Amino acid sequence: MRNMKTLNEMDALYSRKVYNNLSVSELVEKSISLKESILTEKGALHAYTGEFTGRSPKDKYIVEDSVTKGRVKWGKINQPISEQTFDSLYKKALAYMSGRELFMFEGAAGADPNHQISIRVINELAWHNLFVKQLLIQHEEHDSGKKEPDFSIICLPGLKADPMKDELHSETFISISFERRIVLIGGTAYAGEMKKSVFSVLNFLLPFEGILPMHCSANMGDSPDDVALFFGLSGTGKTTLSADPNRKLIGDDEHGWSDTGVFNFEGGCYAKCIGLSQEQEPQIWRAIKYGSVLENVVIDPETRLLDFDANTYTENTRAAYSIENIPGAVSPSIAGHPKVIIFLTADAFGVLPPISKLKKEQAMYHFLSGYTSKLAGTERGVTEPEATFSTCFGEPFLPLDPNIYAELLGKKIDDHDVRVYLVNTGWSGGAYGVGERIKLANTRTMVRAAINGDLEKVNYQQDSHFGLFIPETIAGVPTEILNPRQTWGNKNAYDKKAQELAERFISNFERFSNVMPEIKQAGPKI
Ligand SMILES: Nc1ncnc2c1ncn2[C@@H]1O[C@H](COP(=O)(O)OP(=O)(O)O)[C@@H](O)[C@H]1O
Ligand SMILES: C=C(OP(=O)(O)O)C(=O)O
Ligand SMILES: [Mn+2]
Repeated sequence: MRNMKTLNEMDALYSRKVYNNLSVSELVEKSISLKESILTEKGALHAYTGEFTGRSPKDKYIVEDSVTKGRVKWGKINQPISEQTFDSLYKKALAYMSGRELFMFEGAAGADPNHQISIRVINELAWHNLFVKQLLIQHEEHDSGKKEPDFSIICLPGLKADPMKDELHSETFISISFERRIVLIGGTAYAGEMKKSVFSVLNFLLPFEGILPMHCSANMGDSPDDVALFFGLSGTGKTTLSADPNRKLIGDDEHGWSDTGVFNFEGGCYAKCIGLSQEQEPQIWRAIKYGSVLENVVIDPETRLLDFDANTYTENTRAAYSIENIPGAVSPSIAGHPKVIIFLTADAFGVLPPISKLKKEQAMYHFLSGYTSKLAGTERGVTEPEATFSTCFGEPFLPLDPNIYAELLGKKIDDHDVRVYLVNTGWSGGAYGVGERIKLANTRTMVRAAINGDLEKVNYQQDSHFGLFIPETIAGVPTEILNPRQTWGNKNAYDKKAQELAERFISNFERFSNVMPEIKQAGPKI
């Protein structure tokens, strides 16, 4: 499928006012002179996105065509649109682009040259183009115009659909055509839509090449075989926990796992900024500098001082920067097979242990379940933590049947003898609103103990609700926080809440009727 052709109509763009692969400085200057953005005290560029400050999953579509028919798992996440609808949007996009100043990035996704796809992004906004330049992989040599890219993304926030005529839910659209190899984005300026579109595209293409695409961050120790992966839905800590001064960052959000090891899909990071402090997240703090892009962070327009604590526009304030801004990051971002996998879950019920070890079947059960909370801001309409089951910890980005990803993971865990842990970065001592979020410093210590093998040397207790194996002690972490039942003042209230969550797990798992009984039995009991 790799070599299917994109539309030649793209060629027409060269004759228009298209700036191709501008430098960071040129994009910064352009964006400021177009009054899209301003420069901040930290040297980073700053933009507001207007109404859309998070992803809009209800406005995401995949074209039902000869490539996707029988392959995509259609439903609420992967909503089909017809080829005609896409064509009409595409024509609108061409008309909208004609005569406009546009910014084009030609680069790639996938750090492993054997599994890389070339990507062209066409932007209406210069700051979006800078975002893409930092987030994706830049080609060493520009060969624009010589060949068609494997995939094109056209992002036109100012272009709105006509919901009635175009048969869409709203004026906003993120629509992918795998046959034409184009993603069309309109009606939203949230930059995250572009990077997550690339991710969705790779999630469709790569399993056909035997590669497991994963919604995870990755880092490694001194040896390329000392790799750890952190799976998690938005806001659970992928970016924060993978940025560890003692380890080398491979990537913060999207990776592939091939027969030779893991590789980053991207060339940059997209960190949440809410509550950001130099003390808690020193690497991210220092990564925000000239060339980085800040999105919806509150700024004083005169002094250009930033207020990372303010959520005036959204909880989902962001910083985009090149991975090179993180000291010691692996470049190109390729490494060996993982030794440790961590599933991050932000438990708003406050009943899951802050860390537990999973047996293979439990790992499969929890990967398929993908229990976590949607945290405020990243998706439109979510204003406080909301319990959810997001299969493979990344359901919004998975076009194929989740069993395809799960089977690939299961095989790889077996082949490489990977240790798997479940880490609750959410609440403890009570549900959201009553208990407290587990302290980042404690989570970091627990994660390090899991990765460096310390947790291989301690005793475990199995909890009665979820069957999870809880370490009895971890050096540097208060023992009383390890078992969540101890952190709740009212033990009956804990048992009731845990039971409620166990029931949610069981009823959610009914959708996986075909999995092996050992996996089904590895879940919570009631
Ligand atoms: N115990 C914890 N573990 C991880 N992150 C935490 C914790 N407590 C609070 N946080 C905050 O939660 C957010 C996690 O976001 P991030 O790392 O960007 O998630 P992701 O990359 O998975 O979307 C950060 O703002 C971080 O400061
Ligand atoms: C960019 C996003 O991902 P994450 O929060 O996982 O970084 C997103 O979900 O919009
Ligand atoms: Mn992230």
